[in-house]
Amino acid sequence: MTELTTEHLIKQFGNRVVLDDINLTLKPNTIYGLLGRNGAGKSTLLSIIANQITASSGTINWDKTPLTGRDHPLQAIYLMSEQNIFNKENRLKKIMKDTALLQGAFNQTLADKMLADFELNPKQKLNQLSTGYRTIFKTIVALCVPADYVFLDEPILGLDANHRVLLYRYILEAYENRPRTFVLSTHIIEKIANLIEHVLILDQSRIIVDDDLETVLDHSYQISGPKEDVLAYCQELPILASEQIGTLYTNYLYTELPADRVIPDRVAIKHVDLQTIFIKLTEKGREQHV
Ligand SMILES: Nc1ncnc2c1ncn2[C@@H]1O[C@H](COP(=O)(O)OP(=O)(O)OP(=O)(O)O)[C@@H](O)[C@H]1O
Repeated sequence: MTELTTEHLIKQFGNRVVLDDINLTLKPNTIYGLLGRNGAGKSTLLSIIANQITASSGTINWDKTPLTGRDHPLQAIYLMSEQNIFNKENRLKKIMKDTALLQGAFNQTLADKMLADFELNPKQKLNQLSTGYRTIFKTIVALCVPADYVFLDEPILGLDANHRVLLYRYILEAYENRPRTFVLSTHIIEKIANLIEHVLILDQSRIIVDDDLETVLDHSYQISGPKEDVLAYCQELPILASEQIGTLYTNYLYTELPADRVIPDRVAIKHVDLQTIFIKLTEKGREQHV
């Protein structure tokens, strides 16, 4: 199966470096979470890989062969993004038909089921839909194209909680019925940990985490207790953030804890969830790390 890699990818807008030396491997049949705060560069990265904008330098390899704009495997990589690639005046039905022609195939059975479940009428025009419904429709299309790499840029933009749960269920179902690679780009981490297998965190133009979910959760810690005991235990460990509530002092760490270090009696060590560690890793003013 084909692997997609980026090598030393750099993107500048004017003098501003938005992506700085991005080296990634996207493996076949894997669900990735591309997480980053607003403006981190997630959309830019996905647009470059999907050949919608060009990189300032660096290469993208498809099956270890460098890609140029001309030989880009357009039907194998599909980007669903915030920007509308569809004509807003068109009815949903027509957009699906055009997509089938462009992408070579379209799973209309799945599309019809999803449209009915989300209560979307295919006779409506795209410009008649609310923000949330536009996102839902674009995601439906993305799940129904035959691409092996599907990039979902902010697939839950504007969706209410019920629709978010339903959409995640459909993404998982689509994956189980026909394994392919999904990259879900978002800054809304809630519930995403139930879906993704591999975590990529983009922060300040760089990838700061590129690990499978299990490893990420395994390395995410909260160490609490009296300040002097917590500091003593954490000596020389990379501390992401600290907080004090009353007499309880807490350090957050993203690391492997030394197995031979004795844990003081009054210190409690707990794992934290993806959302918490994402916030701590990407807090404003933090130095680049790991
Ligand atoms: N065409 C452009 N010209 C100039 N700057 C741009 C352009 N496109 C994006 N940028 C800038 O590049 C940075 C990264 O933008 P990008 O849209 O990739 O971030 P993002 O992580 O997808 O953000 P969000 O979660 O808010 O959608 C932002 O600071 C943005 O202003």
